[in-house]
Amino acid sequence: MTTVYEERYAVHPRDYVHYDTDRLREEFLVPKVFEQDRICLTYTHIDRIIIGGAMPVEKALPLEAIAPLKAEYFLRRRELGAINIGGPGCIEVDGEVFEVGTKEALYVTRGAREVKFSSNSSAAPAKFYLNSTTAHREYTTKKVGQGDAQVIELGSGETCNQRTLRKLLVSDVLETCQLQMGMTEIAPGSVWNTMPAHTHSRRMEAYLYFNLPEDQAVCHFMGPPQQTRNIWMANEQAVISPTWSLHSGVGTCNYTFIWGMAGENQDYSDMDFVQPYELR
Ligand SMILES: O=C(O)C(=O)C[C@H](O)C(=O)CO
Ligand SMILES: [Zn+2]
Repeated sequence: MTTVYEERYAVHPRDYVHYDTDRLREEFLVPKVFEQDRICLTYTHIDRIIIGGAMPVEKALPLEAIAPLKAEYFLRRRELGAINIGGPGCIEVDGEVFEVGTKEALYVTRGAREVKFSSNSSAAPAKFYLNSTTAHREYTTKKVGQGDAQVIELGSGETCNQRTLRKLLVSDVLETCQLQMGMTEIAPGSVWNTMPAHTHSRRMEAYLYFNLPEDQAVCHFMGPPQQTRNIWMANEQAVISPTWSLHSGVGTCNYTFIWGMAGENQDYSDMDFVQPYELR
């Protein structure tokens, strides 16, 4: 089996305030998303989202059902979003091959039995970032390129939060059961994401930070707005944001991140904003 996985549990915000740095990282940080010729998955009990990465280098990697699913195949009762942050690659879904270039996305419907990830060149391997959520019905497997995305320009240079947000696998672009994914690029000279910050108790969220030089870092903020804590993150690490938590970060330089959500609704704009001066 080329798949490795670990399980994470839901956390009460009253318990979270007692966590030290190590415990915070154990519960919420996903330190290793990509490993050569492996699929690395984190099954979280928060909205049962699975976060992970597939990095095929020397061989194609099949998406295999993991034990917690107790399912005949991975997408028996789930849908999948994959966004490629590496070199060009392919995802084969039940015999149909989708070319997925850098920063392009593929939605894979519930019911797809055989999903296989490959790279076009082992010198520049694809890195497919994966989010999978439970699904109540089948929709259409579909590729979403950068040109298909809904683009929003946010923030400004004056407040160091100028960024371009691309909605890729969201309800305005294609039909999904609950999964919503997109990518936000921070402009050179800007460092803040998701500021002003927000919560949305209706949906959990996960971020993957990338395009971050190895000698730089992002300080990710989490927690209820009046009880924030921070997690220092390196390139290509992911972080889990429970439904009660804000999710915002500041980098020592600019960077890009992928956000993915699951839960009660698919309304991207449904957020409860918190102004910087209100944070504690
Ligand atoms: O830069 C931002 O702002 C974001 O990308 C915010 C995320 O998309 C988000 O948190 C959606 O709920
Ligand atoms: Zn959010």
